Amino acid sequence: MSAALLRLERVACIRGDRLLFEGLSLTLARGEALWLRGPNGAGKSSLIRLAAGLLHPAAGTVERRERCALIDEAAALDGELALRRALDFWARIDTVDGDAVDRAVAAMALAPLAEVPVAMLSTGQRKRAAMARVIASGAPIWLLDEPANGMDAAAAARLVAAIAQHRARGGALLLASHFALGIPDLTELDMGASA
Ligand SMILES: Nc1ncnc2c1ncn2[C@@H]1O[C@H](COP(=O)(O)OP(=O)(O)OP(=O)(O)O)[C@@H](O)[C@H]1O
Repeated sequence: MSAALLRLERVACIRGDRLLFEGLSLTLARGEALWLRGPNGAGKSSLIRLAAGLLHPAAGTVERRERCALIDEAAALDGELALRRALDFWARIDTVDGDAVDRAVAAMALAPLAEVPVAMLSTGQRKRAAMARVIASGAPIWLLDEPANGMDAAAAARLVAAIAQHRARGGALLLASHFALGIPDLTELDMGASA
């Protein structure tokens, strides 16, 4: 049996002065995709940020056994850089080579946009660029908060294909989304009522 890449044990999350959830436990194994679903305000993004280490749990533990790559509403790519240079910047931080960036650019069909400054990309193009950064990172744990928002059907299909390849290579995925996006074999975690 393979060890979990990510494990949350009896985690509680407080934002502002409100308890969003408590006693929440989950494990994410290699090849697994866990879909966080629930209404606006249920705490899906907060759980993703807890998993990433960007929020600290009010109780419980978060254990990451591997590197994570995150998409959330915050922009990771430098808006002033041409897309390719912005991706190369992150590749150096992630210590991956140019081939990894080439493959990620191809996976999200971004080659024609390589020289366009990130700030000039459209909403969907920016989401594709963010996804390319995740793909290029080589991180085994993907934490994706509404990754398909703003993507057209072709881009969403590329996202689903990239997720399938990631899982086939032993990667895992925590997905916060209002839609299953057509991803097969998802484990669901219903975050319940809105906060
Ligand atoms: N920085 C913050 N300070 C205080 N409260 C916050 C903060 N960020 C989020 N919240 C609150 O935490 C609750 C959960 O927010 P979160 O973004 O995790 O929900 P969500 O399930 O991802 O919602 P959505 O479906 O709208 O994206 C909301 O009530 C929100 O107002």
